[in-house]
Amino acid sequence: MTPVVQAHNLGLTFPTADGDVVALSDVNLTIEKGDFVSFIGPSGCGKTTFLRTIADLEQPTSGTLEINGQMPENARKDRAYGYVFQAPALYPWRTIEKNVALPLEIMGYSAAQQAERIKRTLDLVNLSGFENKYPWQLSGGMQQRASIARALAFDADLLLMDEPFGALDEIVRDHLNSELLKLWERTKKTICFVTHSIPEAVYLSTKIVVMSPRPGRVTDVIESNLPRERPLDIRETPEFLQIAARVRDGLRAGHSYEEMV
Ligand SMILES: Nc1ncnc2c1ncn2[C@@H]1O[C@H](COP(=O)(O)OP(=O)(O)OP(=O)(O)O)[C@@H](O)[C@H]1O
Repeated sequence: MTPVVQAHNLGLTFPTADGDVVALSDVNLTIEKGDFVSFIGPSGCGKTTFLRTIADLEQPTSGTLEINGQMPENARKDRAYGYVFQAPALYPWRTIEKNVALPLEIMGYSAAQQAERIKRTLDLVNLSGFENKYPWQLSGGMQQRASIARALAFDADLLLMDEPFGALDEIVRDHLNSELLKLWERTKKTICFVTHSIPEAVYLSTKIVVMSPRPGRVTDVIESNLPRERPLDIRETPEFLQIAARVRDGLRAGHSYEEMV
């Protein structure tokens, strides 16, 4: 089966006024269909850049990257992915339903198809009944769920999520994490998820990619052996803590003392 994402010696250097910034260096990674992959690492290690490169919003300067066996540009044109940003990025003058409809309008779906997809995706993120509300009438967690609905509306198999719950308090975040796992189980999507949180990465993922900065590179890829069914209290089990310890070791190894002071 063709992997969903295949990076081979991938590099990306940004030329800047102060010299080159190596955002990604020699990244080798394979993501299979149905994987839930978290990217974790300190600020500036290239997590967002990697997601943006998958989305064809940045161009690699070396190596190769294939999405569903295609160049990222072709995958983007095929609408291979939905993208959820750090902040909800909803249009305040559009209702929730009209925000979810936006990509469908752009893609020329009929009114009936739009209505069917809006209903299905709002159901999936538990926002039925909020169709006619404006974003500012919803809590931060609900707004982020609406952004997820928008990214799911056109049924892309790949969901790219850049720290979607980073700005939310811990209780809401816990709730959305378990909702996201259920949604992933139900829809069988492939998810790439950026986070700064070790427990979040371990709780959600089938695979954890540990990255380190200067230059941004992958230092460890951890395959999780936790069961797919994950109640929140799985976070207290020895198996969970063992994976978390390995992530922490990987983060520590990628951090030199000079960078921390
Ligand atoms: N357009 C750009 N031009 C120049 N440098 C850039 C650009 N985009 C990112 N960078 C640099 O590339 C490196 C990687 O950035 P990136 O945003 O991918 O890191 P990150 O791991 O997502 O960080 P954070 O956790 O803070 O979001 C950083 O040093 C950043 O300053």
